Amino acid sequence: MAHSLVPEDSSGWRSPSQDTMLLRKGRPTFGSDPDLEAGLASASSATFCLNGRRVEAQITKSGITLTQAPARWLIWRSRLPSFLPFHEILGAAASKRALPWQWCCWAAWRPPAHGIDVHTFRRKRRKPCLWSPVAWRLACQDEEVAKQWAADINEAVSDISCRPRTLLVIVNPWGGCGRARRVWAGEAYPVLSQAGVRCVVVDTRHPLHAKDIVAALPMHELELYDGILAVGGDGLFQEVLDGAAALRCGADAQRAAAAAQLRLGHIPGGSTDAAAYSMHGTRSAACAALHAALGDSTPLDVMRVDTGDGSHRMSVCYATYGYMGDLLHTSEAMRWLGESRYPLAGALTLFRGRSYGARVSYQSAAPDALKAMCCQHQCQRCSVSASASHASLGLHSPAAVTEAPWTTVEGRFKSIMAIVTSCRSDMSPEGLSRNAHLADGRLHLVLVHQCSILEYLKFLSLIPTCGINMEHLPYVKVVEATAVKVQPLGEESHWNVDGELMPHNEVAAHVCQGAVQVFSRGIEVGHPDCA
Ligand SMILES: Nc1ncnc2c1ncn2[C@@H]1O[C@H](COP(=O)(O)OP(=O)(O)OP(=O)(O)O)[C@@H](O)[C@H]1O
Repeated sequence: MAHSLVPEDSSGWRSPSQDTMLLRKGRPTFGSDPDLEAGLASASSATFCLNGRRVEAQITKSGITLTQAPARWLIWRSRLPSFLPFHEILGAAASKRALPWQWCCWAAWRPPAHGIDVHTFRRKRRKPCLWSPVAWRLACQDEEVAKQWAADINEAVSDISCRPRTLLVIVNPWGGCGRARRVWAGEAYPVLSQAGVRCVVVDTRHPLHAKDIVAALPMHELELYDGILAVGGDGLFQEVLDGAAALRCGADAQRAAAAAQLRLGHIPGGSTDAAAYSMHGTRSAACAALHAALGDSTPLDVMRVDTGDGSHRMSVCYATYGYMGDLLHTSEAMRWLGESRYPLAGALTLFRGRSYGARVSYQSAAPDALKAMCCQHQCQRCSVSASASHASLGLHSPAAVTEAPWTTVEGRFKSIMAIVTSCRSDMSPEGLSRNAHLADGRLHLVLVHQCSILEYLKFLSLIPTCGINMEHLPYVKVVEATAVKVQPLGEESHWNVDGELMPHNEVAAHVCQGAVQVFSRGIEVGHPDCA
């Protein structure tokens, strides 16, 4: 059932933009013909006022070049872009209102009464992966020029084939203690609207509703949607992932094939949001929406976690037993405290000082020369991700995909963790596992053997600075594996999978390399704009 977070028309569609973006024509304006391009380029140059500076703007095949007129007398110089690539532009809209201070670049008696708002984004200087939406207003005096430029820019942008046209958006109204709805309406929707993306918004009504919605999508809707956005926490994203995996593993081959084409996205609106944080390097909802609106795509590893009672879950972050399981179990009773329930439950669990007996078996991952490489945009290690058909095989079956030998360890453990991606959060911005990659088909198995409360406190306190790579602590062992099985011996804890409790404690988990495509481009660590 669609809900009115934003205005919609009678057909149930949101009306993302009543502007030129929805009047796109299919034919590209900027073809590969050099003569055509040269002609257009010369026809598409004009003088505008941008942030009080006079600029010569020109439309080229790949974007808009902006050349500032020299003005040595200016003491204050604003930092203006010299090039706006189309693949980073959401859309453009002709606008009538000119900012008063823009008048200063023209004679006062002829103020630029018209303009074009070019919607794009800006990277934070010291953190290139943190994007914030920005609108550059190119002001001019001629209304026709403004309208023509907006139409030309929108036509060029609409030719980018990876851009989504229609998205299914699933919002958990209770995610992050009600934050998810605000995040959607205030941060994510405006970005998608500027890009002309149609959004069909559905609120969840009960736990596992998101999984049911996705798993029940009929063929005509699967063909309509370019992707699904989960607006909420990690639990909601995991449910959407579960639903998509159920579709892909279903008996209907046509629906399975259509589901494999869907890209998933996480708009962070929960309490921790490790999935979005790990994919983009930031917890910004606007940034996640920008990746979706621009049509970014990257493969993501999925860990299938099967329990002894026959149920299973898909995870993109972690599955942990022992301390983190107890912590989640304790914190669930304190939901009314919001995000502050986690440190409180953490302290209570720590001082209980429990450890649990278990038999742990794992299949080691093959050694890799690129091991030390950090995962980032265009990551070499992730580029050899598995083909979609191979990944679907792993999603389908509880059995591990490789034939590698199993190693077994038995003992008492404070904590057992299987971490698939970096698992970034506000507590650990660089991630629990710094060497983890988005799509290398490996998990990091962390075994924290029985130790004193103080020793475990030391382990916890080192996580924000060095993650789980603590070879110097004799009671911590980290191995790269592809599959793991855990059988509890004696008193049992709880399994915490991406912040959700599992119903049974005998668990087998394996990684499906690059099993889903997500709206992300990996983490940008450097960019010429930020030099
Ligand atoms: N309408 C609803 N009413 C009650 N529970 C819901 C509803 N929709 C989803 N849920 C459940 O709420 C749980 C938590 O949701 P979600 O992950 O979105 O938020 P969160 O717990 O605040 O964030 P995080 O998982 O990042 O800590 C999920 O397990 C989901 O099944």
